Amino acid sequence: MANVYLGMGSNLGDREENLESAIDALNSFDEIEVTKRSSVLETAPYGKTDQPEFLNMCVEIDTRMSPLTLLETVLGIEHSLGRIREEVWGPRIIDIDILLYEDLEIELDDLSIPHKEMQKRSFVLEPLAEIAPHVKHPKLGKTVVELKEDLERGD
Ligand SMILES: Nc1nc2nc(S)n(CCO)c2c(=O)[nH]1
Repeated sequence: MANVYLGMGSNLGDREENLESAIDALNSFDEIEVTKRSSVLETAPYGKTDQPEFLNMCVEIDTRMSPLTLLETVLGIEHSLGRIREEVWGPRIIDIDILLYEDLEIELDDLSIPHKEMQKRSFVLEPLAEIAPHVKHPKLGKTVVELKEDLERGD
């Protein structure tokens, strides 16, 4: 089994319900168990700022799925919850990002692990620090709390 951290966000529809539905969908797979969840945070949109506020959270899962199978699975869950990929940075019913997969480093056209932007995003680091404060980023060599503190200091 692999220890994996996912970042989730929603800024369309019933945002709280969308996050809960995504967690239920993850748990519906025999090969996935959601083992920890952070609190749900209301966050200002990052990137494209003229869009609704997001609700963000992070979850820890235990999974037997490979990284690529897990990517296909989370994309399928996004689609099943009504995600239509129109604007790259536009509003979305649900967004599920693979942040960390054990200490793996993967660089493929459609999959980068650790997530390339996670260290720049307070909407990721704040909830992730709740459930995985001392997990180390395999490329940057810093813990989640250290990355959060660096971002807060503007390092
Ligand atoms: N606060 C916030 N801003 C965002 N901008 C994008 S794109 N996203 C989608 C995640 O890549 C978010 C998000 O989840 N939360």
